[in-house]
Amino acid sequence: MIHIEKEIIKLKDEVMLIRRELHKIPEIGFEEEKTSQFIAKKLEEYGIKVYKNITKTGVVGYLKGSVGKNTIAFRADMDALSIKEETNLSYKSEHEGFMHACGHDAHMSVVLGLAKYLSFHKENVRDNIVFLFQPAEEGPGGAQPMIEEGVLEKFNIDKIIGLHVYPEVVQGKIGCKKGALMAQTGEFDIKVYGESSHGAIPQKGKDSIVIAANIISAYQTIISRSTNPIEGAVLTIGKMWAGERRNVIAGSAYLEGTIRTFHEEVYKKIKERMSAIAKGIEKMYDCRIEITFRDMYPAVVNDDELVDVLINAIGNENIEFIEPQMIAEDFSYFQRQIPGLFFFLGVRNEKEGYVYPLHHCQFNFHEEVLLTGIQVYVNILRTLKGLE
Ligand SMILES: CC(=O)N[C@@H](CCC[C@H](N)C(=O)O)C(=O)O
Repeated sequence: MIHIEKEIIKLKDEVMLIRRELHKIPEIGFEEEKTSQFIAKKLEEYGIKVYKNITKTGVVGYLKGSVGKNTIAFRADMDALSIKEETNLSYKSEHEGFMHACGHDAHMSVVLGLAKYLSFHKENVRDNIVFLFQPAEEGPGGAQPMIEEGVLEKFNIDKIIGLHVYPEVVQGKIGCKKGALMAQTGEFDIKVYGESSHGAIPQKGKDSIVIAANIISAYQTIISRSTNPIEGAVLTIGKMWAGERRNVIAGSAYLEGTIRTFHEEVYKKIKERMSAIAKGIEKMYDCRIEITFRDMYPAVVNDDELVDVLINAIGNENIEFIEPQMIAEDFSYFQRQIPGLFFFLGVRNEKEGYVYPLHHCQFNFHEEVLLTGIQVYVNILRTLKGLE
């Protein structure tokens, strides 16, 4: 068990309240206006210097350390998902159709809790601390534009640390590993151009629904038969829509999906196979299929020394050394520039029913985990000698 110190336990009500306020106002990437204002107000309340409108809705809080030689950033993502919340929580989303189903409300609350804690212990803070609130993690990605805008240079950041609540790891434990922790990701959109007709006269049309169904089935063989099973990959079509009426042959169909891998060659192979299969299906059905690929985030790769810092900070017994996960994170862009540590804050709690996966419309967690998150950050800072 990670020991939570009294000073952090005292933050419980405040951090819980913050989390609930944020949970009520989920906003999607680069539209985090209310979220951004809320964060800035809190940081100001804690006496921390605030920089607003960084990469549109991003916010940075800056606390100068007494030594000030090193600068450590703690990053929280701010955006929510276009998912309709199906919980009965009293602090349920007030933005119909949007939900903090990926726990970014937790990530922001932990970093704000840390800010409050450090504001009480200013005289003990040796390193400069950056509280980095990043928009649009779920897409199109806020980390890369923040880097391009010069956030790392402006605040002289030399290490970056982030976490993600994770129901695959049990509550009270931290999931982490050296090297690759999370996958490389890419998105794709597929448009099928068939031809509409009366539902009773199919021979006059080209049924886009049948064509889309063929694409979906044929794609199932890409991972199972064209990639090395040891290397691991995922191809998911998560959204499709087509057709207007039950008695009309659908003139077009649209599919959207995601690719996950850990190796660039596997990623390329999957895209090649997708294009080749689509070409074959075009011929088969005498139709047109358009695929747009968007390469998204590189893999999250942890700095080995920072993982050792985490181990020293909380002890081996509190860490679940997990396999690389197929979820993705644009935290990886920061790690390409400076040493970075990313870890999972376990939230799985069968007894209390916190079992839903990320992105589920009933996803939730026990708010005690927020204190664990703050404590882990504080321990890391102490281990790094950034805090006395
Ligand atoms: C932690 C998490 O769930 N991250 C997302 C990131 C999505 C990036 C982008 N929209 C994509 O799908 O490539 C995830 O889906 O893993």
